[in-house]
Amino acid sequence: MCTAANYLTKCHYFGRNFDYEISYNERVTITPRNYPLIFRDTEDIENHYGIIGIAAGIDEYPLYYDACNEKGLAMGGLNFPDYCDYKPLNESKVNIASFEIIPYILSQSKTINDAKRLLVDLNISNEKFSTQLPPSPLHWIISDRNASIVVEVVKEGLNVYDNPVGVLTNNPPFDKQLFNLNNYMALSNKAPENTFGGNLDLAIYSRGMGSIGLPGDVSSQSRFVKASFVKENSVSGDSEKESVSQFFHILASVEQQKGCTLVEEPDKFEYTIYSDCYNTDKGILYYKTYDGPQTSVNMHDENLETDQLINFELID
Ligand SMILES: C[C@H](CCC(=O)NCCS(=O)(=O)O)[C@H]1CC[C@H]2[C@@H]3CC[C@@H]4C[C@H](O)CC[C@]4(C)[C@H]3C[C@H](O)[C@]12C
Repeated sequence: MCTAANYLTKCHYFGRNFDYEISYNERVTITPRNYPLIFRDTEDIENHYGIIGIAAGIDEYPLYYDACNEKGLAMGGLNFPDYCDYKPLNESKVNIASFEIIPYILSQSKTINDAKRLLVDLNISNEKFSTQLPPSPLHWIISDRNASIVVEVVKEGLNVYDNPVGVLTNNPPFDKQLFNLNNYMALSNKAPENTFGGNLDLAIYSRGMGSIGLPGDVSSQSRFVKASFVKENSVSGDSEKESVSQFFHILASVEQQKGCTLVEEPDKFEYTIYSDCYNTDKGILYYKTYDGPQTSVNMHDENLETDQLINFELID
């Protein structure tokens, strides 16, 4: 399971928890402006915006899990099993394989509106990266400082949803996640009033009772509610330090500790392998692995005019 979120102070922040049981040697990958992006079924893009993100350490292709471009647009892919339904090639559309979509969108869009315009013509195809890597069932969150959307390919076709909470987790589809928030509108950061009924003398015996009922489990629907509540109520100073710190606290509210989610007997557990936070205005990627310290990479410290991928191993 994974959780992605946005946060706005003076700058705009975007990031995710990457929760899984295996890693694909993920690393920080910068795609400089002149790295030729070769697409399987669509025209290549030779020159484009620079991109920084976390990508699988496989081959010389930016297989991004999440990333941000130099114009402040960010995007992340999260698991979407069972519902996800990529389509075969369609001659009347622009065909982009699921593993190509992050580079395709971020290489040429400055804003959510640019991304929406590209999505209108898109067919997200079921082409595989290689025999060892068949397509993963994903859905995507895309955000700039003003707006956020979710992109899902289901049986009926490609859906693009406006995302007013700026949070994404996994199943079920996004419209159902958003609807489920209705059930929690009585939650509050304030102490509750006694509206129980009757004449019972009920007492506020603890702080935090306004959020009783907020889910604490790590199922995908519960993480959506919890991360949304924490994000909507978040308060921090607007310095870089306070903003990044608060952002990691939002993600920490839905992190997965090793041992709590068994995916395969006897001891394969899903846990938060890394958490990251992009300052999308400045092109800085902050991250921390499960056991590691907080570290950062600034894309503007690198030469973005080159044509080779720039990789950094994650510090663990
Ligand atoms: C597993 C991850 C989602 C984490 C998550 O949401 N976990 C909840 C599980 S659950 O909801 O509880 O079931 C996703 C997120 C991004 C994905 C990579 C994207 C590039 C590339 C695309 C290729 O086509 C296939 C291989 C490839 C390396 C992908 C592998 C894997 O699929 C990655 C890591």
